[in-house]
Amino acid sequence: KNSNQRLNRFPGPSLARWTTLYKEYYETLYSDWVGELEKLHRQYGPIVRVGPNELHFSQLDAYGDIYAVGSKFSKDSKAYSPVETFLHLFGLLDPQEALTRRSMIQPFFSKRSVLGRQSIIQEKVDSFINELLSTYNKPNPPMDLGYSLRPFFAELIPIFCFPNLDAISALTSSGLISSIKQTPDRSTIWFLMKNLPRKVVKLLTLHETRVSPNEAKALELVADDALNSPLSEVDETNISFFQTILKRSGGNRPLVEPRLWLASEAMNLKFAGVDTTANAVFIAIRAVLGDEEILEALIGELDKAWPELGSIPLGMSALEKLPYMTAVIKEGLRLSMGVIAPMTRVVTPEDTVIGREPIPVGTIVGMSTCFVHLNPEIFPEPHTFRPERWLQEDSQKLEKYLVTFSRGPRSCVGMHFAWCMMYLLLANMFRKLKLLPTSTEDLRAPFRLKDDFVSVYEGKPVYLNVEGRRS
Ligand code: HEM
Repeated sequence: KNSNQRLNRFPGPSLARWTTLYKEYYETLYSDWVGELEKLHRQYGPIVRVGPNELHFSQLDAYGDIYAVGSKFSKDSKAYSPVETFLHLFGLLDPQEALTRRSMIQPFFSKRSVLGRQSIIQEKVDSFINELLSTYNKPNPPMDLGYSLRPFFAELIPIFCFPNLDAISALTSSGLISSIKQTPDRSTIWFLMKNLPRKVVKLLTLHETRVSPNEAKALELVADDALNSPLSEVDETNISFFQTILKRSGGNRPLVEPRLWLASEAMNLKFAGVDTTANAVFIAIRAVLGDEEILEALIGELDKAWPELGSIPLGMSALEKLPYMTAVIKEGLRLSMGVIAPMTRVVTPEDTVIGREPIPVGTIVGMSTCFVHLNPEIFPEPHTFRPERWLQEDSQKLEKYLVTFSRGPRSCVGMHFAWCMMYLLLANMFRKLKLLPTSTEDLRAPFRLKDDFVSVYEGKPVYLNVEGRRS
């Protein structure tokens, strides 16, 4: 029996047994594959056959089986085909190749490395706060919060990666920063590419230089710099993203064209880090401002820990110890979902057990984060933003169900960096600013998360004026 026939025992819509069009229809036309998956699981149970060769799971133990530490599963070549021809880590399908590549990239985003460079983040946060104070104080028109956060992270990520000022000015003038200000309609591009014949995709996306040529050119210049400077002379505290990678690769550069490869890794950080981090912060701020008790608890804790505004700002190590602040970020991460699409993997190298069922080798398997984060047994009233759920005596046991950064060998390499940016930005915004929403009702209105691979907030926009808070 081939693996498709071996899936006949799993229930699912009959059309999906024969064609991947079933899934593509919901992905492309509605950007709501996850919504359809919810219906399918209600109808068919915890394991649903959603394609000729694909299963989707909804039970908690299955998540741990699919995204397991040490997993040998590869990424699903169809789902990741829009980036498969790119040269960066995220596009690598093979687990062994990814492991080697991650060992070059991870050290730059280790907790120690991020803590050592947090002053770069603080400086950018300070100028953001000043800009908000001078631009959005009353009677000026309010800011659109969702719109303002993305460019903030789009600027901060390259600044953090390239301490060298020339690199930054090259990137700014290349249009990197301004391009992110327009909301891209990524889903259409992503899903169209995914479903075009492979040869056409390869032609279209030979590498990213075709997608954003200006940005690629600027990054290639920065890459040339790193490739031409002797690594022995690099000072560890000022080391750039490219220099770290080159040092860790030990001269063993995986690709024929190292400058394209480096540029590609850098461009991917924008894709990976901007929307995800901005969404988590957006969902957190929106919910805090929509609930007076949460706002008071958060500000109370911050004022106590940071009584004098003139003093040195609280660093990451101090902020991590603030339980309420931490719980607010966790709720932001839980309800923003990070990547909302099921991150599909291929069962390799042999048959395996997922969710207590034997699954044949070659099967595509996945489980959307929503099925963990919105599970009412783990998170009662799952749609409610409730920091208190993380502050109970037995809350420790919830930690393993917060999977916004995913789990296992392909989980997020930027996690510590993301946590640090979220802590510093939220702490400074709530300590230094009075955020004045134009409508509190809008903040409490229900919203939807659209599936553009990463989640996209679809709901009432959040408009705010700001005022300085006194010490
Ligand atoms: C709250 C913010 C973030 C969330 C929720 C998040 C979430 C994720 C998730 C779920 C994955 C796995 C994707 C997949 O398997 O398809 C991932 C991968 C990745 N993330 Fe993040 N991320 C965040 C921020 C960042 C930042 C700030 C960076 C770096 C600047 C970053 C860099 C990466 C990279 C390079 C990968 C690819 C890893 C691999 O393929 O092995 N992320 N992230």
